[in-house]
Amino acid sequence: MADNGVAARRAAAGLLGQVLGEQVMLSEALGASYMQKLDYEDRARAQRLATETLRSLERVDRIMKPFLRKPPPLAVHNVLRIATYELCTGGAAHGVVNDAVSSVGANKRTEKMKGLTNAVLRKVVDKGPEEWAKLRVPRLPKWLRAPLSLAYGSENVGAIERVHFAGAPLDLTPKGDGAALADAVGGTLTATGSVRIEGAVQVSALAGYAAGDWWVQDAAAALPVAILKPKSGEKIIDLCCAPGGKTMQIAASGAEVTGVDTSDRRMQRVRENLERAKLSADLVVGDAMETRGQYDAVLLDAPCSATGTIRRHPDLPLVKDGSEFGELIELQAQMLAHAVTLLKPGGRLVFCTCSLLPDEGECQIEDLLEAHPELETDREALKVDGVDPVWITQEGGLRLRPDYWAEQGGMDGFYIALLRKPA
Ligand SMILES: C[S@@+](CC[C@H](N)C(=O)[O-])C[C@H]1O[C@@H](n2cnc3c(N)ncnc32)[C@H](O)[C@@H]1O
Repeated sequence: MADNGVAARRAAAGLLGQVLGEQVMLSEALGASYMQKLDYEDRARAQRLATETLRSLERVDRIMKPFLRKPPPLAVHNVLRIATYELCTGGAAHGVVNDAVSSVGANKRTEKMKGLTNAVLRKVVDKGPEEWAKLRVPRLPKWLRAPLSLAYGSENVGAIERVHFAGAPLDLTPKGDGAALADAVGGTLTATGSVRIEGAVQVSALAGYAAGDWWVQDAAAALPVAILKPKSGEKIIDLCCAPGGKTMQIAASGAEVTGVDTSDRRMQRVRENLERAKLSADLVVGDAMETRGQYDAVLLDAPCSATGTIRRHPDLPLVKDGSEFGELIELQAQMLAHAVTLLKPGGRLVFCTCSLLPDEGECQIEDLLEAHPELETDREALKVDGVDPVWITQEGGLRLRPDYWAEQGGMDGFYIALLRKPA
């Protein structure tokens, strides 16, 4: 970071522009050419600044509001937002304000707003840090808060929002011994067998990365395969497999796994991950609905709203408005019905989504059981290490929420069910 962060701050404001102005998810915006031009350190800093500013956006905007007569153009607003976040969370006032003023001055279209930028940020320096701590934890938007409050009660939604605001630790899925990996990387072993690391780390610098001793996967995301319990020699199909965390777990068990995904780009990550971990799987780039054959087990990790991943993707509620979820729910139902046709007699199906919406979890399984009374949910199979039996739902699935393990950093929201076809 040769310039003490000027480039990273400008890039972070650019990322906010894409997320808030163009409704592009941050994970996609990170591929922009201005990000690729940065060195590793600046890229990581820009990503962190944009992520944390978006996580705190409600607070940031509340702090600035009294100092702005009307919202400035988005490019200036975003520079102010990044600077306000930094100033309210311990950033050095002189450097932050100077950088913001010079960023606004560097652009012909905004240079006349240098004075305003300076004036607003001086007030933020005075009042912001004290006000920051008094403000409420940022809330989910109404379109998401309403269905979640209905499902879990508003008190639990408040607990979920607190976990979202705290952010997520890094979880690793060990290929071998979890306790040994926890020692090697300075992490802790979770009750479900993942290794958790607090604080910012460079993933590729962690012990065992090159040797493929682990892969990054939230502790909740590792549970569908723990519940599936693949066995050596079984023939298993992993529908919607990219970027491949679950494919790797199945491959590590010695089962013969076929991974299917429509995205060639995401499938490339599965290939790289398998290669690093020295694991093998048969990979097919194609539509899960076109798959044929008979399998001992099917894993369907269906495309969904991803509302369970907000603590890692705080931009999601700002980019989405729920309007496309109906289509996803319909697709999940079709995929589930198709997945059943791939089961051998006596076969098992694990369905999961990283969603908090019952429409993408509990309701899907209720509908499937109505259409296929021969199928049964297996509650006993859900009771793997670390799973609290109170998380098991009425229809026999597992509901995981971000506020579970809140003191230890939470977990992704997930729904998981295991269905058995009669022999
Ligand atoms: C939730 S992600 C899967 C995560 C993955 N199972 C893992 O553990 O890393 C959903 C995936 O579904 C894929 N997808 C969407 N529609 C699909 C379809 N019709 N057939 C196959 N894959 C599809 C997307 O490309 C995306 O990679």
